Amino acid sequence: MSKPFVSLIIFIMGTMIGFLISKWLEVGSLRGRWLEVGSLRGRYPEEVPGQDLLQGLKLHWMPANGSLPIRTHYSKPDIGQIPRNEVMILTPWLAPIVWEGTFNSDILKEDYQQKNYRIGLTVSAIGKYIKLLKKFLESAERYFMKEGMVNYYVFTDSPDEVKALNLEISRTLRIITVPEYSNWEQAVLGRMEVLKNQTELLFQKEVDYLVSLDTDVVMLNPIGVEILGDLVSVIHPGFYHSQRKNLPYERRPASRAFIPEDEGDFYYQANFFLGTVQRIYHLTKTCYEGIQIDKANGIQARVFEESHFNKYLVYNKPTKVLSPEYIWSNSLGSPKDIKIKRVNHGDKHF
Ligand SMILES: CC(=O)N[C@H]1[C@@H](OP(=O)(O)OP(=O)(O)OC[C@H]2O[C@@H](n3ccc(=O)[nH]c3=O)[C@H](O)[C@@H]2O)O[C@H](CO)[C@H](O)[C@@H]1O
Ligand SMILES: [Mn+2]
Repeated sequence: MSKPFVSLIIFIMGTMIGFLISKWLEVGSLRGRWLEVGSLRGRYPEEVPGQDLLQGLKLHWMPANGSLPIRTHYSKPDIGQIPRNEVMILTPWLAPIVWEGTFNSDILKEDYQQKNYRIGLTVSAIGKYIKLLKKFLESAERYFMKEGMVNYYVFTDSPDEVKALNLEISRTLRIITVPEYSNWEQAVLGRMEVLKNQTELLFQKEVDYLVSLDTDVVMLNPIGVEILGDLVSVIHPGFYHSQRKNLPYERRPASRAFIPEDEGDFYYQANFFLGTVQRIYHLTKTCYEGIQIDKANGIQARVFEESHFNKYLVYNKPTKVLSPEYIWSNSLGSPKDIKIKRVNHGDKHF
C-alpha cells in the first residue's frame, strides 16, 4: 500500500472515531437534560404547573368582572426626599419602623379594603382593671382601624361586671372568662397563656390578625392599617434612646428569658403587639412555655412576661416595628421626635 493511501485511511478512521466520541458525549448530556424535562412532563395533563402556587393569593389590580376599582391619587414618591431625618425608619434587618410622616394612609387603606382582613383586638380586664375598659373601648371605637372589620375580645374574671358597663359599641365584642388571678403578676403572665389557648380555640377561626393591648391605654389619634404586619412590636417609650447595656433585658442565664450582654436590638413594650394569628400563636406559646419553665425553676424574669417577649423578638425579628408614638405616656413629656401621641398609656384612675 502506498504511503498516501495509508495516511488517508488513518485520517478517515480518526475522523470517524472523533465523531462517534463527540456524539456519545452529547447523548450523555442530553440524557441528563432529558431526565429533567421528563420529570416535568410527568405532571401533564392532569396538573397545570404553578396553579397551586397562586392558591389563596388575594390580588386585586384585575378584578374578575373587569371593572377597575376606584384608585387613590397621590403624588409620586420622591427618591431624594427623606421622610424623617432624625430617626431610624428601617431596622438593620429591613423591617420598617413606623413614625408619623413615613406613610400614606390612603394608599395603605386601599390595599387593606381590597383584602378585607379581620382583626381581633384583645384586652385583659381582670379585677379592678374592668373599671378602665369603658374608656379604652370608647377610644378604640373612635380611633382603632376605623374602616376595618374588628372584633373585640375581653378577657375577664367577671363577665357580669363587663356586661353591666352597658358599652355602646358598633363592633362585635366577645367576653372570654379567665380565672381570678391571685395577684398582678399572675394576671400579667397569664395573658400569654390565655392568648395562646384562645388562638387554638377561637381566634384562628374568626380573625386574620391579632392585636394585644393593655387596658390602661387611651387612644388619642388614629391607629390604622399602617400597623399591620406579620409580627409587629412597639419600641418602649422609656428606652428608645438607651444604650444596650441600659436596657432592662433579663441577663441571668438561669432564666429562659436570658439574653446575653452583647445581644438585643430595641427594648419592646409588651403592652402592645400584633401579628398574624399564626405568628402571635408562636410568640405567645413560646413565652408561655418560657414562663412555665422559669416557674418550675423558681425564677421570675426581671420584667415578667415582657422579658420573655423581648427574648423572643431578639431571635424572631419583628417584620415591622412601631415607634414609641404608638405607646406614648403623657408622663414622658413631649420630645421633638414624638410628632404625634397616638395613645396615652399608664393612666390608672380606678
Ligand atoms: C414599670 C413596669 O414594670 N411596667 C411593666 C408593667 O406595665 P403596666 O404598669 O402598664 O402594667 P399594667 O398594670 O397595665 O398591667 C398590664 C395589663 O394587664 C391587665 N391586668 C393586669 C393586672 C390585673 O390585675 N388585671 C388586669 O387586667 C390589664 O390589661 C393591664 O393593662 O407591666 C407590663 C406588662 O405588659 C410590662 O411588663 C411593663 O414593663
Ligand atoms: Mn399598662
